[in-house]
Amino acid sequence: MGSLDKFSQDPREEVIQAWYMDDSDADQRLPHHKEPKEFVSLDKLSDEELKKIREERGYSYMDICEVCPEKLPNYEEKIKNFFEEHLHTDEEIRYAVAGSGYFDVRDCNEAWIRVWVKKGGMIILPAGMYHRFTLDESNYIKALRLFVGEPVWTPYNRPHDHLPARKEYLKAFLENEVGDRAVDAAA
Ligand SMILES: CSCCC(=O)/C(O)=C/O
Ligand SMILES: [Fe+2]
Repeated sequence: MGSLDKFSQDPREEVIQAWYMDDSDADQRLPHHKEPKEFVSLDKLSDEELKKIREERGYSYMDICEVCPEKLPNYEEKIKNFFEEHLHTDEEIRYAVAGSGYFDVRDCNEAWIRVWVKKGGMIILPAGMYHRFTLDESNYIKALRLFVGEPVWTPYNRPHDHLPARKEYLKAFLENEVGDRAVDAAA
């Protein structure tokens, strides 16, 4: 995933796209674009890069999660839980093998950004970052779940700001922001 810079062009046929969301309460599986659409830029990932990421980051555990009524036990309850804003104390790493879905994250002003992960797309949500997930209108995703060591999938619904993972995430985020500003100022 690349940096989250705003841009206005429609990046067609990408395996991963992201955009700012509208405020409507309509069906969560709809795209929820603003009018006009406001996209966020992301980089494409090759198979080689995926392999490199797995090796470099030590993702030793891998399984498949299929989200559809036939394959996912307690489907309705899980769908509801995935869409509650939450964080994990470890990274959430998903690679779409088939189908597609939306991972919603917030920008630094708390505005929702919808990240559309499609076949061949990968997303890594850092430990401590609030997010939520929903299927899109295709109603199906088959995702590789990667993890370092024994997986822990526990979601902590917002607010869970006292968790060390949340504090560390905010610290790393702020340090990054300060670093970016220093680079911009020096340019
Ligand atoms: C596409 S994998 C199911 C979603 C999930 O595991 C999760 O934690 C969403 O935040
Ligand atoms: Fe999650």
